[in-house]
Amino acid sequence: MKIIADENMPYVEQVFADIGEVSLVNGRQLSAEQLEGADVLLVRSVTQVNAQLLAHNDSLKFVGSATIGTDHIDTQLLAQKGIPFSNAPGCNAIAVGEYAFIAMLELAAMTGSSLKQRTVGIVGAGNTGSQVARCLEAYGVKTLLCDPVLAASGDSREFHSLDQLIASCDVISLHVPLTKDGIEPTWYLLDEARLSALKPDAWLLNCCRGEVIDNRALIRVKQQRADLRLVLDVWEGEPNPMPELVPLVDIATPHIAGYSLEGKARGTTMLHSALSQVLNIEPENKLDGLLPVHVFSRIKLENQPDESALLQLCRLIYDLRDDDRKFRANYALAGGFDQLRKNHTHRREFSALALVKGSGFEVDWLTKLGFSGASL
Ligand SMILES: NC(=O)c1ccc[n+]([C@@H]2O[C@H](COP(=O)([O-])OP(=O)(O)OC[C@H]3O[C@@H](n4cnc5c(N)ncnc54)[C@H](O)[C@@H]3O)[C@@H](O)[C@H]2O)c1
Ligand SMILES: O=C(O)[C@H](O)[C@H](O)COP(=O)(O)O
Repeated sequence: MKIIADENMPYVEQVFADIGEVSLVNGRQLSAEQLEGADVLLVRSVTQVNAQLLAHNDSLKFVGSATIGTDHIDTQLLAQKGIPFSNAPGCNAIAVGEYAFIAMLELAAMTGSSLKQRTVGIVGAGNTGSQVARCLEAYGVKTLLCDPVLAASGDSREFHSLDQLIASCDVISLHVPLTKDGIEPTWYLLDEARLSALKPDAWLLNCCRGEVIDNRALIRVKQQRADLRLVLDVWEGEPNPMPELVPLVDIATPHIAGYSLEGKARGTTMLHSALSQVLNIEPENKLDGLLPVHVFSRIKLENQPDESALLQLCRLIYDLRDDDRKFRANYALAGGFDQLRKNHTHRREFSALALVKGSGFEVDWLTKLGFSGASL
């Protein structure tokens, strides 16, 4: 089988070797000509899978996207052509949850305040939003959820409206898909009125899709409101963030919130399972043994970590300040945004680090946060 895969898909050649020959391509530049004769197409969010891309191909048996979002896929067209499609829901949710949690700890350190004193509003309580809530709740931070879609579907959690969250939360973290129609469209969900209504000293995080915030309105509001703190991993108009916006942002990264090695590997192996099912091949667990041991495999805690020690511990797994520095230095260069993503050194998830505790204090909350437990 001829498999065309995005070059930024760790382990893809290894994982798919039993099904066919994998050719790696630049996903943003993939052309209809390159796709001619391919049986399988494996993409990431930068490839628009549409009629134009499929124009010279009549052999595709499967399209997979190793992502949660599907706004780059014309799923209707694939259905019409009878081409099975699968994405990888949840593959990088832990990575996004940990990114948002670490970003909030960084903001607390930056502003000399405490995350624990804040109430965090999570907009979109699906895979990624729930992981943010899990981290915050493990640490003892109050969270409020907004998800009218899940609320209407009978989800038993307590939900609030977006405007209630904006009025009452000190932090707003966005975790919705990008949708232009339907009953709850998210395009420019945070418009100028809602941005202006954020509480004094509020923090706003966007780890879902850039266009969920009206970025021009954000520039106008932030120019009037120095009190607001911003964490942006996604940008309107990627790969070209608005240059006036970047200096106004406290933590800026190039759409890598989901880029943990575990998350990427899960994305690849989930697509392998989906394709195996389509081809009627016995699915294998390919994730076991794929990931290397983390450089710090275990750490001994002598005391209960306070917020500052917790941040130090998190930085052993992921020091967000490195990505922020690289972003500012490179995003405006030609191809800079995509190069940052391509060359990103995949971080690990909390679970890669085992904590050994000294006697006389509890670390249950740290294992709930995601770290592994270990005995001496
Ligand atoms: N930055 C990154 O690296 C990264 C990584 C993963 C996902 N994402 C983006 O984040 C999005 C969310 O990911 P997920 O895995 O949590 O998806 P998900 O489908 O599991 O959850 C999204 C939730 O948003 C809710 N929702 C939809 N419209 C809403 C609205 N108007 N208001 C409030 N809630 C609404 C849905 O009901 C759903 O529960 C993805 O679609 C993707 O675009 C970004
Ligand atoms: O939708 C997703 O899963 C994320 O946005 C994903 O991390 C995007 O990464 P990409 O596919 O562009 O590498």
